[in-house]
Amino acid sequence: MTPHNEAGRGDYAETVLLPGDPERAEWMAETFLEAPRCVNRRRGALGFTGLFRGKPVSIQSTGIGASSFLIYAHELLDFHRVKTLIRTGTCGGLSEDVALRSVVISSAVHAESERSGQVFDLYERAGPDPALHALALQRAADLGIVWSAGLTVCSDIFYHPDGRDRFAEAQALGAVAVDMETSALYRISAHFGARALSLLNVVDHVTTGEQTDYSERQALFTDMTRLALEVAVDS
Ligand SMILES: O=P(O)(O)O[C@H]1O[C@H](CO)[C@@H](O)[C@H]1O
Ligand SMILES: O=c1cc[nH]c(=O)[nH]1
Repeated sequence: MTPHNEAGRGDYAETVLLPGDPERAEWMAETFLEAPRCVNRRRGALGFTGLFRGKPVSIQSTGIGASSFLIYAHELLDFHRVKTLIRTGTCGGLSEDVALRSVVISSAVHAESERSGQVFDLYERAGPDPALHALALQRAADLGIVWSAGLTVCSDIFYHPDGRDRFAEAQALGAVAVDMETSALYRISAHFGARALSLLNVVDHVTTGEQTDYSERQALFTDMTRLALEVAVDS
């Protein structure tokens, strides 16, 4: 048990998938895992452990933003000795080459603000575990899903007064999508010597203004969840 998580030692598998939304965690566990059991309900941050293709895998929701994400990731890495974290998040598309509803594999992450803080070097460029990343590219092609890989940008602010103009610098660097946790994931995993990968489903498009509706979101996550689980059990 940790301050934010009621699970005991041994309740989590060595690999944990990390959606932000607890409803997504529940849907992923019920849809894809054999014999899923809920291991955390504290603060509504649902966590589950079950089997995928006979191998143990866990799913833990992390909430919104780096500060919430870091609490769940830290307790998983430090107390539960988790070895691999795979984010199954959502993002806003920044490049017109990135289709609404497609999956983005974050090949590297650029932090939006270098002034916001320096803890864990969160605001430095970071990247995924190279082997997990390579396997994700291969499995994404094998599964025949709509996907792309590239630099993503990580922001602390969803509703920003500068609107989409604030992404101009990141877009000039080639950023294809924006989320709010991938910097934290890549940095804290490196800090603990764990492997990490961020997969992101495009649920809105900052450039084109296209949006998905929340009601279609769980079905939308089928490809990303399958990809995350294939990488989880084959890596
Ligand atoms: O859907 P999740 O995984 O929470 O990810 C994205 O959605 C939230 C904003 O709506 C932020 O957490 C952002 O990173
Ligand atoms: O962080 C996020 C997630 C989805 N859409 C966005 O525009 N930003």
